Amino acid sequence: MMAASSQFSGVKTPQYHSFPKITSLQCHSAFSNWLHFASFHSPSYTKSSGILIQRHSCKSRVFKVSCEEGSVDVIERKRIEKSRLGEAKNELTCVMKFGGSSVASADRMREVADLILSFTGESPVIVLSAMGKTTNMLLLVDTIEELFFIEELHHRTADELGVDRLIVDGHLEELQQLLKGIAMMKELTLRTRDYLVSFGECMSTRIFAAYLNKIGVKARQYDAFEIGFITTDDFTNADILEATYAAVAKRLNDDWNSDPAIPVVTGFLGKGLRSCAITTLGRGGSDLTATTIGKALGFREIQVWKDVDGVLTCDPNIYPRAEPVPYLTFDEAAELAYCGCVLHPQSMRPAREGDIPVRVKNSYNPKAPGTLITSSRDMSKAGLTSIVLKRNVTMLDIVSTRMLGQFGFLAKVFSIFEDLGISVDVVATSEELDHVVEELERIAVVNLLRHRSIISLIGNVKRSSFILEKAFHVLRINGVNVQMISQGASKVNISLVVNDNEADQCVRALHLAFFERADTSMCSTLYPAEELTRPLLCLETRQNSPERAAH
Ligand SMILES: Nc1ncnc2c1ncn2[C@@H]1O[C@H](COP(=O)(O)OP(=O)(O)O)[C@@H](O)[C@H]1O
Ligand SMILES: N[C@@H](CC(=O)OP(=O)(O)O)C(=O)O
Repeated sequence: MMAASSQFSGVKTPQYHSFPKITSLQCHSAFSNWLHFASFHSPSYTKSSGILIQRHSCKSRVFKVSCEEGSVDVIERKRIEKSRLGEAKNELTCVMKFGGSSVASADRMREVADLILSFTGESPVIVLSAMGKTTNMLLLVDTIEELFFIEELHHRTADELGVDRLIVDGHLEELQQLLKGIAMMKELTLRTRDYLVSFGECMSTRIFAAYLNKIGVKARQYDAFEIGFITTDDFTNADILEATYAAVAKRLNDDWNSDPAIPVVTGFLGKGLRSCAITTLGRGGSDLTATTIGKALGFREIQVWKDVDGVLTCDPNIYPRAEPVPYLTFDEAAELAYCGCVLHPQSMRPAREGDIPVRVKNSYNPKAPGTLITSSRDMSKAGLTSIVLKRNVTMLDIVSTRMLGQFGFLAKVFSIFEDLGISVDVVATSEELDHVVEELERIAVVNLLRHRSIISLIGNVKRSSFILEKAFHVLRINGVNVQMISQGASKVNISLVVNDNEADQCVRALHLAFFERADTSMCSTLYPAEELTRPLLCLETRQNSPERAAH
């Protein structure tokens, strides 16, 4: 039996999972010729594909934020004068990325500006995502009327910050035209989809840079696709190309040296090498924008500001008692990210290559220490670091119909995936899965096992026996049957497949056992056998817990 590596791609919360992935694979090929694949399903975009816009113009959009201090608001300016950001510096020093939740409103933008200014010794490059849920809204807009919410959010924010609405009006008009086009054509290509969602970052950065200028902090807005973010032409999930680093460094450094102003860069966006069209880096891609800039400019730190106190021991939406993980290695963080947790899957790559520490912080609670991600850390006492859940997985159970040990069976299976353009860590939609099944059935009996979840245990796999022993103990006393297990080649990830409807309960029980109780037998000894399968078993055994009180 061999267990191949689990490759995870994907993004955080379920509504963000626009691109289903085949995510894990376990092979029992040598003797019995059967294979399991687990594939990840997600709601797909509501619009069908097709061709609408032949080629996006490579020309800049019209609006650029002026850096003149002439119109600075006097009252606010006084406040800023206390902390003249980067004044004494002659070079840019770090990158600070703020996610959508950090810049969701005018108040949030003000707080973020204050936060940035509190780093008096820094001259940061700022990377921003679209405001709040703008990207999701843009993907759901079907009619021009529905554009109202996006228009209203950006106008209100500009008004409340005291910057001219005109700063986004050009984009809102362009957006309207685009939606008219999409409605007329009744189709939306991936390329057009990227163009469509790009408006979110283009507008948030313009408003924020204008606000910084208004309060007397010289800032300059940049569209990433205009300053050297060169990508593949894989619309909706483009990869950053090597040429990006030198180009971005040159542009930002040159501008800073000739006329210092805090750069405010659109996250998430790039420009396709061949198409010259706007591309996006996959959902949550602003993290990758930030680490790319960090590596390009050789910074000593990359800060990623979110709405949680760092990377947590599990998803706080599943279990609110999740705690921040103070230190992580790039390997651990990458594995968490591949599993769809907190960070963009590719975002650790530039940081690791440049050996630049990444700090994940909470913009709502800046005093919290957050999580520091570095190339190595003291693993002598490390056991389990974090638990990640990926729901809505389909397992493919493949049993060869030919002779046992048939030479080339595995090769044939993989060639089917290759022919269909699907790899175990790349996009697969359910229709694609149907094709896979059809093809595989020529050589094997195939069972699709739907409604499964992958629970990934990220940690020190040098202690994998301990982790597994404890995990299986907890799952057994919760009456949960593990249907597949796989240990990642990266050696920091053990993945277990369970039924979807048991998954949340498993995560909570595992969290309790690994992070809150020293002894898992507490979970088994406190309860008589017939109660062991009750939901939230372990939670209910906690003495004095709020959950217990509530029951
Ligand atoms: N293990 C985890 N640690 C921290 N956050 C997690 C974890 N798992 C899921 N999340 C979710 O990820 C969210 C942060 O990611 P995201 O929304 O992409 O941030 P941002 O948009 O600010 O960049 C949190 O609000 C939290 O709900
Ligand atoms: N706005 C994009 C890019 C991004 O990184 O967003 P956030 O930082 O809010 O996850 C998205 O929603 O995917």
